[in-house]
Amino acid sequence: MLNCVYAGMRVATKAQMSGIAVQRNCNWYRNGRGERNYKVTVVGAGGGIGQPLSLLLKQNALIDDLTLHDLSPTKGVATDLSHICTRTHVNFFEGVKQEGLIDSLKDANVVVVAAGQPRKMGMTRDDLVTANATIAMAVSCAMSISCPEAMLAFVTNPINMLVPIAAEFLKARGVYDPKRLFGVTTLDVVRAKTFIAEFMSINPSLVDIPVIGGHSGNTILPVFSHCSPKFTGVEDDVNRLTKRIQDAGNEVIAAKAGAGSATLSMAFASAYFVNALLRGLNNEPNVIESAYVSSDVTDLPFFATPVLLGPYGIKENMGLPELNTAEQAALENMLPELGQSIQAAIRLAQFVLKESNVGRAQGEATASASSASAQLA
Ligand SMILES: NC(=O)c1ccc[n+]([C@@H]2O[C@H](COP(=O)([O-])OP(=O)(O)OC[C@H]3O[C@@H](n4cnc5c(N)ncnc54)[C@H](O)[C@@H]3O)[C@@H](O)[C@H]2O)c1
Ligand SMILES: O=C(O)C[C@H](O)C(=O)O
Repeated sequence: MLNCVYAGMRVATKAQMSGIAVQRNCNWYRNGRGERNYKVTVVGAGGGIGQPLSLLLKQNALIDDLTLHDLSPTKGVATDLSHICTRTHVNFFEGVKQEGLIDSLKDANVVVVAAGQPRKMGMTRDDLVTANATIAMAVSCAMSISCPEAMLAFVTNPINMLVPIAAEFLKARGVYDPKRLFGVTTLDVVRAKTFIAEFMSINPSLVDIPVIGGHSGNTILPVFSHCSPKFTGVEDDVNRLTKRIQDAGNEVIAAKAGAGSATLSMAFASAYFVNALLRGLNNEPNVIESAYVSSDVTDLPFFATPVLLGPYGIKENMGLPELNTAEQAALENMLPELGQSIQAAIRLAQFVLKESNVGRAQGEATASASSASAQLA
């Protein structure tokens, strides 16, 4: 049971990116004999993503403590998972009180946030900021008390805005480390691999492609000129597949017809990304994944590129791959939109921080987070 390896991840290939051999994020369910053990807390563990994500993490041999947190009851999910015969212990916290969140995060190595509202048809991801910003604020406050050195990975939308908001709150709490804060864009990479593999009639696990920018519409830029193996389509195919990758979230929302947005594919993608963080913590070499992070590769303060992961988070930002003319134009086209989202997020965070006691109240994240929520209400 412990040795079962997800079939699609078995095949290891080598790709060259900036001189570093990309080692695939493979064998993620392997037996962890002799490896370190980590605590991972899933915030929003009762949700459409949270439950299957927790199921996948229960099978990760690097995790010995899987802690679930949600506003809604998590006891049932935790009890159910706890019957699975892997050695990972499952703990749970539930309810609206910030103390529960603080306790759930105690000494976590990785915190993955999948809490909050999903989009409905016709909404943009940025439309979710009013509903979901307080979650980023509350988690950042709680982390500053419970696990200031943890890796913090946001699944919750809008990724383009919540990561800058969390950065402002972590700064205000005096615990910001840009190397440990991530927006999870893995689903864009997963989709790119899948659609390209379908087009080229090959196994998706053979495909490598950097996806840069952010996580919404045309801020999602798959860099086809760096696809490995070389993409065999013509320009029209690149344009059509790029559009499909950018609009794939809408494709799922339409297909689910009112029952939410992507959950299962995102659970896969976020479990894969959490495993990459754990492999980095475990000091494995050449763990490289795309993520939306603090960045100086463009003029924007946050941008998704492939990053090399290590025991302290980001070891190295692999930077922008060399772009062809069309990709360069697409990059320039996205920057104003992404920049506006980031600036709006920073303004919102700074407004709430100014009106609340988050920065001043040392050790009082309960009051801080409630006061932040009150400012947004
Ligand atoms: N990054 C990506 O690629 C990606 C992909 C898919 C979905 N998402 C986003 O993930 C988020 C979750 O989506 P979902 O489909 O699982 O939604 P869902 O409604 O099924 O689940 C959300 C869960 O969060 C819980 N929750 C809400 N507020 C909370 C809080 N303050 N603290 C703890 N728990 C809280 C809810 O009780 C619920 O169980 C959405 O914002 C969605 O847009 C991101
Ligand atoms: O589309 C959404 O709102 C959810 C997610 O960001 C996705 O890309 O599927």
